[in-house]
Amino acid sequence: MKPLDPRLLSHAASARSFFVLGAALGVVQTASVIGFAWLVTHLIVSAIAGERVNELLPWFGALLAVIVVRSAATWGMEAVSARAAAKVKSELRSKLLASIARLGPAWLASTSSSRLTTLAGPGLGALDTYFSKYLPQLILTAIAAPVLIVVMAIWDLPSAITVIITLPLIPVFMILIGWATQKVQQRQWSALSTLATGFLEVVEGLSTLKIFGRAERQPARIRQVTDDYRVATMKVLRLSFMSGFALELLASLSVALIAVTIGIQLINREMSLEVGLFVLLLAPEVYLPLRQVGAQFHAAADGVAASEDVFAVIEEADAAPGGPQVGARGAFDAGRARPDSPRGDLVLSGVTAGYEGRSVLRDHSLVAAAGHVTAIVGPSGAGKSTLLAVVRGTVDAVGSVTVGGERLTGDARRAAIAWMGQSPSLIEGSIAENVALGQPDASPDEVRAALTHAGLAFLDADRMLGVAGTGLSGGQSQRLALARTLLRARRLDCPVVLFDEPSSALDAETERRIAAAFRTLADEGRVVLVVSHRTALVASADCVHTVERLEAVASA
Ligand SMILES: Nc1ncnc2c1ncn2[C@@H]1O[C@H](COP(=O)(O)OP(=O)(O)OP(=O)(O)O)[C@@H](O)[C@H]1O
Repeated sequence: MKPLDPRLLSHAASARSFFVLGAALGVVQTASVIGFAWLVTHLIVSAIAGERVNELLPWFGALLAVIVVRSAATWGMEAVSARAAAKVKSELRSKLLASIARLGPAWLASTSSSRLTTLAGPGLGALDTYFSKYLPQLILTAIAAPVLIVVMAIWDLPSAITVIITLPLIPVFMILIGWATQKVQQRQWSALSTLATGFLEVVEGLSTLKIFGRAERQPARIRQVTDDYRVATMKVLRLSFMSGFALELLASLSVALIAVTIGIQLINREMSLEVGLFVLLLAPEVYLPLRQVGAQFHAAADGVAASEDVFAVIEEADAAPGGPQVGARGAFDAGRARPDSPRGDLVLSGVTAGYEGRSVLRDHSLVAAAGHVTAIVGPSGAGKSTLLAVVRGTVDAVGSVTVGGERLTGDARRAAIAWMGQSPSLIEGSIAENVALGQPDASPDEVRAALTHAGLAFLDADRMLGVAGTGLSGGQSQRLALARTLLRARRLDCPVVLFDEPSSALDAETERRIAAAFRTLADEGRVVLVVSHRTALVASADCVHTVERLEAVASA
């Protein structure tokens, strides 16, 4: 771990203001340390010289004031760093979500969602220690150490030289320990990710595991992964205590060395008591912040490891076609339709697309007229969903995709399309929240209208659903996803609406109703593409486009 990752400054604007404020408070703290040492020295020397308590009262007052200033500066630093930690975490989380949105569903499908959840949750949460404990001490080290060394050099050069020689040993030791612990720390972070993924998989698949009689094995598996995490954490803690001890020892020995030198000079009367005491009081203060940096180094490394993963995602999104996003809002606002979204026929020409070097569609063309419902049919695995993915831009493809003659790219593509996938992707929350996902300012009337068009007028919009939308039947979940797509298409006035198997779990009557909803969407001048195996739905479409398996095309 580097002492300070410059990417933190470039990706989190709040971190910059924290450094400015932290530096100002560091200067105040350093000044109060010098003032405190000087006043204590003066009071002790004066008391030994026989001055009366009355005469010393103003000095006691000054000492009290310095203590108050130092405490206030320390409190200020804690408050500023806690606030900065909260702001940076929220900034990085927003950027992470915006980057994930930019990278799109294809990228998301290839990444572990529990790993991302751990990253955005406890991973970034660990930045608290980095900001509230580690960075303030690092700032203080950068400011206090040089100033205190100069002050010591003015009064007693040999002590300053001793500090200059011994102080760099602490960072050297820290770097050596850091190298030794890097692997252990990474193992701990990956053990946490494995634990999260394993736990999520077991919880999600519990009913399946139960049916197949494999549920009994799961506690042992979870115990094993948890144990791995415990062992990794204990290793980090052991190293953390060991390195803390080593650094404390080093600092204490260095201060002892200065104390012995001063003691000898005092005995030989080569130094006054005033100078000796002043320098001796300053010496531990030079080492203190650096010792704290060392002590907090391991605790802070968790957050830094997580933030490195976050930066990797952000940088991957920035390098993706379309360039970097300005910020989180930019990415989400991109989802809003622009008034100048192109309208007209959807035309795919010469499209070749596939996965991992294997083509699923080759030189494929399609014209879907605006104002018409186009059904996409073909055998399972032929590439119908892939065709929709090409339109959405979530799969690598060559060839062109145009709407009204305009090429669909980047934000314009996102703004132009409303889409319903094969899985309803519901969330924990009310039915209204599920329908208005992505459109938080949708009115209750709009939500109700969407539910009615999707054949769910009987549902109470305020009814709460469980995790992943549990509490509805398969067909109801599908219709809820349909209502969400209808709401988006209407609110954002999307010229292209895509449905992937929208009626696989619906009865004939409901299917007829949603066919009517597609017709209304088409009558409003939109391109409506529906992938379906259902005869009734295909029969209600204006045109039918067939996607054949590539092998079948080749043999024909
Ligand atoms: N993410 C992916 N990675 C690798 N291969 C994939 C991926 N998604 C789909 N495929 C493959 O691409 C081919 C086309 O899949 P696609 O989902 O487009 O078919 P489909 O016609 O929609 O099938 P179905 O009617 O069963 O939904 C299949 O052979 C599938 O295995």
